[in-house]
Amino acid sequence: MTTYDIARFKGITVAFYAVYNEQGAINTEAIRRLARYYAQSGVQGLYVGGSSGEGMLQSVEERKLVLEAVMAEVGSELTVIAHVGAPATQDSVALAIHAAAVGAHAVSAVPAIYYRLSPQSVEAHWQAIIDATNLPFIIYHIPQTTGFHLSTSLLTKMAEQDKVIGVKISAESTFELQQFKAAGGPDFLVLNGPDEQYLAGRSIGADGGIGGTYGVMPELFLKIEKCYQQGNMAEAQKWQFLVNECIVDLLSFPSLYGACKAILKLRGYDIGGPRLPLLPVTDNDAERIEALNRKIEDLIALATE
Ligand SMILES: CC(=O)N[C@@H]([C@@H](O)[C@H](O)[C@H](O)CO)[C@@H](O)CC(=O)C(=O)O
Repeated sequence: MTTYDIARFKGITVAFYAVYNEQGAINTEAIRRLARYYAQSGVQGLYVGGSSGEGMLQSVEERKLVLEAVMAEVGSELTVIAHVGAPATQDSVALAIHAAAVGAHAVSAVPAIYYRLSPQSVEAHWQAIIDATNLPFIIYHIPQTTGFHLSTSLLTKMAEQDKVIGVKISAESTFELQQFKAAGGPDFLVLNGPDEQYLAGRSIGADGGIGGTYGVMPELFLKIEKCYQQGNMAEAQKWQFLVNECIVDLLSFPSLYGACKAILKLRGYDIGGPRLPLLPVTDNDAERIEALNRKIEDLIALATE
């Protein structure tokens, strides 16, 4: 049984987008505005510096700035998980120590990227991060980007430590999600990654989710969660299907994050485009972005009436 308060990590956690000014530098004022919007939307927490947060495209100093701005705005209201994954273990350790110093509630990390790593190597990378602070640790399993496939046996071994409180699983197999839940036990958090399968993930054992499309429609994921908790599966499924129509549209643009950022800009949150090599939307995409924004806003109005 873990000694950490895992309840605060359940529910809907928005994967926070990278926020830049016109020059492409970190925009702390706009970070705070966006974090405030999410706090007002009623979500449980923020996952900072992950895939949606473009953490891998930012320097260690920039990543610290982002987390500081988020903590200053909503650190006392929301659960903030700092993603500290980096190609070099020493950078991840420095980010973890910083996350603890500014009061983040947990750290999380992908395996170190670029080199083909053995399970022993990934374990040593994660262990260095875990040992660097007293914060709980959430494994980030996203094999489609890291190339590392986490086995149930390594997960089980990691989960024996009190500090390792859960896994965020962005792999698409809900069977794997269920196997991780079975391996970790009832006190081990399993957080759904593929937003298209939020309801499927919840139904098969996930305790909540962390997602990159939540940031343009947190209200819709809250709606699915509410229907699920009420036991109204037909209604939950209806909303998941509607959300999935929007996700399919979002994925049809030059980059998912470029599309999400363009949508937020239409709503008054100018957070810049994504950093290269991620592509922004172009002028040719403007009409389709506007139409998609209207569709999502109409759904949000319906879900929250
Ligand atoms: C592969 C991938 O990027 N998965 C995303 C999903 O939120 C994904 O964007 C969504 O399901 C649309 O396909 C998340 O699991 C990642 C995430 O939340 C993050 O770290 O930003």
